[in-house]
Amino acid sequence: MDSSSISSTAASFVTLKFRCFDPTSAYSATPNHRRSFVTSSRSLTPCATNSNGSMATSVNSERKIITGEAGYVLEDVPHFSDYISDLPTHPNPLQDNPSYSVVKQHFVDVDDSVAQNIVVHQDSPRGRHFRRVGPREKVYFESDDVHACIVTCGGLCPGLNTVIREIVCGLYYMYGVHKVLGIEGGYRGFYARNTIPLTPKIVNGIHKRGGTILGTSRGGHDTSKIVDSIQDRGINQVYVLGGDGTQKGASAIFEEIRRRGLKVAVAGIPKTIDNDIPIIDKSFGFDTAVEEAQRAISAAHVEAESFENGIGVVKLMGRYSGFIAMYATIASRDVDCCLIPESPFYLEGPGGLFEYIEKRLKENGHMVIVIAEGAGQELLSEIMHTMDQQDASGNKLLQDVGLWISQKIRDHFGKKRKMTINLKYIDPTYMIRAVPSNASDNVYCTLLAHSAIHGAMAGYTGFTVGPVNGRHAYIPFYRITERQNRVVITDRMWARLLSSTNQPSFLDPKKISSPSYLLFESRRQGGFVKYEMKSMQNALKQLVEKIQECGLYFRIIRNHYSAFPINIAAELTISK
Ligand SMILES: Nc1ncnc2c1ncn2[C@@H]1O[C@H](COP(=O)(O)OP(=O)(O)OP(=O)(O)O)[C@@H](O)[C@H]1O
Ligand SMILES: O=P(O)(O)OC[C@H]1O[C@](O)(CO)[C@@H](O)[C@@H]1O
Ligand SMILES: [Mg+2]
Repeated sequence: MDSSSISSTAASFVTLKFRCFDPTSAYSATPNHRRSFVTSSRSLTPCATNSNGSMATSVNSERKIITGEAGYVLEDVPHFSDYISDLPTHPNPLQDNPSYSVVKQHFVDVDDSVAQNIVVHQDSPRGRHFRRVGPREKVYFESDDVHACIVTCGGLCPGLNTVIREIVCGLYYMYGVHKVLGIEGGYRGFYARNTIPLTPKIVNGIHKRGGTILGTSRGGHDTSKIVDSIQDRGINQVYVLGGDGTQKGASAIFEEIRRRGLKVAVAGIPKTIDNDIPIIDKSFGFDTAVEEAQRAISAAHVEAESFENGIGVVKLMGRYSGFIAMYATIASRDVDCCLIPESPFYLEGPGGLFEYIEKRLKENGHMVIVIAEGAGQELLSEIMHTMDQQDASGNKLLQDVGLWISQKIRDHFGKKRKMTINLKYIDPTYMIRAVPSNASDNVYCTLLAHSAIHGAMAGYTGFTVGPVNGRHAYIPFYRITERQNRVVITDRMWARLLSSTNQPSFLDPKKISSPSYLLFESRRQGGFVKYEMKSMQNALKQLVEKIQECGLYFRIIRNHYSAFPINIAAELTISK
């Protein structure tokens, strides 16, 4: 259940204020769409809305929502023209670029958008869309005036250097931009470190290396110092590579830039091997990480099958999202059990992990367990009574679940069951994210970089780029930062994994006996949308909070969730 989508939808339909929008071309509102724009404390140039008047448009100070017929919703990204009036535009130099002269349609249609939901029923509303990426006919910068910078923040990820390379080369070769600065050491580099001039020559072979040539860091995000530095250096395009924390930081930078009325584009490129960024199909480096994880799993398998009752335990990254573990397991087929943060498990008793291990060892003589670093943390903290520790960005520091579970297994079989086991624990976590990106990630990184460049040149700002159902789109920051992408254990992919490993579901037998979902509907434009609620109690609590916060109308139409407490059910009905 995407509870956050509900809150944002609610927040989007608050105040109504319109003005005409024509950022990149001689474009005018079509009869089917009415444009609505960011309202800010700055004065807006008033102009006419379309005469048709058949569509409703809603907007609040944060979001640009455009609605059309049959429930069409475009969640647009900010543009310079939202807060700076009378900016000159220039013809896009790409049209004179010999390499791109083969392209039949030089520029993407400004009305093109990418649908978030592509599986639809015959009569379902057209739903949410994002602006399609690509070069626009008019640009808001002359090549010589562009002064771009690139910064990388958060943990490492395969492909960072490729994106850096492609931003530098893309700006240079597509738009004739020669001034690109690398900011060293993450956000704090804006005000505390040196910068590196980046040219195609300097970045030429960097995609063959892991890591980031710019260095990275956690913490140190000081919005006003960063924007001061951007202003002082005369930077007018900021490319920010990083995960959810970084995108939040980029959003704060954008807001401050807009508040100061600066013509500076802020473009985010999502980075995380955890694949925990929502909306986009997957993040760059994820494929490479999954591929690299195969090597560790294979080693664990070789070790395990060579010894009596051999057990290979492999820990993979994934703080809150177990995608690497899940995909690596499905790809490998050597894994007997995969444990991820989204799927709680227990050790002792019927249906528990120890019982399953014993069964597998009896059947097969060996087994491989893959565990994501964020799995079972609730078990560890209960036992270890650990203090909450955080990294410099405020992310919770996790206990080493791989070591913990290995010890637990040794103790159980050695001391309690008096069984000889040979357990080998492999922790390849940093090896997996420090490698250079593979071929497919390299191509993906190139597309991301180019999409970001086209957007910034066209005057868009405050956006993240990424593929949505295979087509790249400009996504507003708030969509990327409001929730994390997590494995849905009631989806078919997790079922595929369970059927490949044959591991138990670790669900409490009492809860398995009845279906665990709640079906309800929310009133949105163009009709009712059904959401299937399949997650557990804390997700429901959050949902209730969001609903109350937004004052949305909700009606439960069916409650199949046996463990669903009555008082929450009551709150849900009250909230209308
Ligand atoms: N809410 C926030 N507002 C502003 N800046 C933030 C916020 N959260 C994180 N940042 C900044 O973003 C940078 C990176 O954040 P973080 O360390 O959480 O990594 P991340 O981008 O989420 O990547 P990873 O996938 O490695 O976790 C840090 O410099 C941090 O200070
Ligand atoms: O040890 P570091 O550099 O803080 O990074 C570890 C974290 O980074 C991530 O790889 C995300 O980038 C997480 O999976 C992991 O918990
Ligand atoms: Mg993060």
